[in-house]
Amino acid sequence: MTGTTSATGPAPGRVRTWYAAAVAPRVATARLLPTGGAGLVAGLVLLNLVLGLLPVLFVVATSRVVGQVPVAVGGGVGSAAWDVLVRDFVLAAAAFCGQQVLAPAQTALGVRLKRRVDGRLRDRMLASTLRSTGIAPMEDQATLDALSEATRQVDSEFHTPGDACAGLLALVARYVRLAGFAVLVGLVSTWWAGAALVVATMVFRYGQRGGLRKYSTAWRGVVGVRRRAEYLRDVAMGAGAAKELRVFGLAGWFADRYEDATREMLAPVTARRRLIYLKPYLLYTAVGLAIGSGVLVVLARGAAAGDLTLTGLTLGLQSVVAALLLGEYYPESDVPTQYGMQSMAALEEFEERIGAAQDAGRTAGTGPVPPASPTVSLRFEGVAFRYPGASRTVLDGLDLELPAGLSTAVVGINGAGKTTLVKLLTRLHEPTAGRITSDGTDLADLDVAAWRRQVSVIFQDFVRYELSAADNIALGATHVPRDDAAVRDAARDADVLDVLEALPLGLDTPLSRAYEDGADLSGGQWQRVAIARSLYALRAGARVLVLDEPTSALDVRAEAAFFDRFVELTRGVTSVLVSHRFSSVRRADRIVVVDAGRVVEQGTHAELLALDGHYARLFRLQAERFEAGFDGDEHDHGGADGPVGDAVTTGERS
Ligand SMILES: Nc1ncnc2c1ncn2[C@@H]1O[C@H](COP(=O)(O)OP(=O)(O)OP(=O)(O)O)[C@@H](O)[C@H]1O
Repeated sequence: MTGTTSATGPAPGRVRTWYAAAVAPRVATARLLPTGGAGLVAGLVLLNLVLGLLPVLFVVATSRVVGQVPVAVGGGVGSAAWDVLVRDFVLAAAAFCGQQVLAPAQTALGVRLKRRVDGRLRDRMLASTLRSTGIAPMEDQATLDALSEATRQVDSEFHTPGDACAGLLALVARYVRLAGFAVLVGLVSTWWAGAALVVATMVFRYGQRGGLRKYSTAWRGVVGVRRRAEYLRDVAMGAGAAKELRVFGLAGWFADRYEDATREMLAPVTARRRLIYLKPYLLYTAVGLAIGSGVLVVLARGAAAGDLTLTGLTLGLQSVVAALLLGEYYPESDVPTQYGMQSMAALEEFEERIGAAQDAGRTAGTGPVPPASPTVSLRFEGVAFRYPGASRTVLDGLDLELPAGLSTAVVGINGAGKTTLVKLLTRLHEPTAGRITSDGTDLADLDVAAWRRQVSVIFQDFVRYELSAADNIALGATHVPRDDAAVRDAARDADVLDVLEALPLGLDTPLSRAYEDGADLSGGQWQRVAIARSLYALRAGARVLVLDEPTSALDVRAEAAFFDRFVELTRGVTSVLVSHRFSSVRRADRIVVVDAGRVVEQGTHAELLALDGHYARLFRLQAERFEAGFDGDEHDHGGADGPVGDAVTTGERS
């Protein structure tokens, strides 16, 4: 027999599937309970125990009242039988009132447990996300699906894993109650009847709860399209795309796509709902009713034969009805446990995927990073790279030396792999073959956090943090205490200090209009803030500076001014400059041309012009555009000593 996990496969496979879907998530959720605090959990267990016993007590007391009525009425007010009746009545009333009083306490303590558990879980989610030293998992669809499923419930504060914990404990009350009624039936009738009552109730229950479990997994199957729908909604309603949406008249387009995605998401879920609920519901109801009716018949026959007193019969009938009602849906437990547990299972899947990605990547190095390294060079040795899941090799046996203390410019057409090279250098991805070394040591052997402190980088798509201007700069080096003087120096070096000081709260101004006294910057001003961030990191000790299109949003004068000071700002630093603009590239100590995943030319500006290859052609192309005045702002060009423009981005390839 082949072991399969298919739901339609052989029995052991089905058991495994059922265990994975029904039991494992409960175990995982129960393991969260200690994070709620032992005292609170013990209190809730006790409370639920009492809440389970009170209805049983109520049934006993009211049955005794009914059984006592003929004698008490016969004896009259004040007789001993009357006193017994009154005592049982008071007991029943106390049991009823006790339930009413304790039910809100169950909710209140459950909410407290939820808050504690979810609080810890949020920390765990953040830690799991940040545990990934590389970015491959964050670009993997299955991992993103798991993450979105894990965070959805916690973010919405609705049916969270914390709710699932409270819901699991609430089951104590329900099942204590069921056990109590079964015992009562066993006592007044036969133990078989008591056991059959439990079976009947659990059959109903399986129909209800099992159906919910299967239905909820239908949602898991549409996580991808749900994420797309949410994206479309966020774009339509968010500030980020507000300008384009209006200018291009895209509001209707996005609304239509959102509606389509929502329909695509709901269609399979609705279809599955019918399949899951209808037939099983009829079947389980029939079986449950048959068994329940059998138990009632046993009770009736017992009464007819004179084996049951009036109290016994009332007790039996009440217990059967109350127990069968326990086969219904439990609002305080069923939906919260199902969706909360699902969120928990998704988190575990996410953690597994992150763990597997960590193990697969060569990221386990723990070696120290010498403070001034590299002192000789950074080297790419036969580096090959292909993005996970992609068919195309981006870098293919790339050899490149970046001499320490010098600046190297990297040029190439769009998609040549320049940014990929930066991602490998900063170890956001690991090479699929070859290695990158710093003074001969493989970067993979170094502690990744320590290495990153050594590298200051501005990505092409740097982040505009909705934080104060000073924080935006100081984020370049959070491993050292914030140095306000260094923040100002970095801002001055990036030529943005005057702009920031003129903001409503100076450098403390939040860089977003979404906040009080907040302000937004122009694209070029933002880029200078990003440059300041990288310069701040240099002041904090980084020895490698990587600038990926650092001045693309600066006007020509500002770009020229920046590069005029570049040598002075980066003295002693190993710098890598990715740029399409030859005015900035030509000032680098060395220039490297990347094409088809390899270095095809390298040398100084003069050497490469003399070589008359790729670089010379691209340079001439820009020069022609410059002379022809195609780049409007070049007419203003006061300081740059070479052609400016985007010829490389035109895709010119010889
Ligand atoms: N996360 C990713 N997953 C899969 N492929 C990717 C990913 N990022 C980039 N690529 C692909 O890798 C190739 C190199 O991209 P890269 O961003 O390194 O080019 P580039 O030289 O920096 O281009 P540009 O000049 O346009 O910035 C491109 O074909 C791109 O489509």
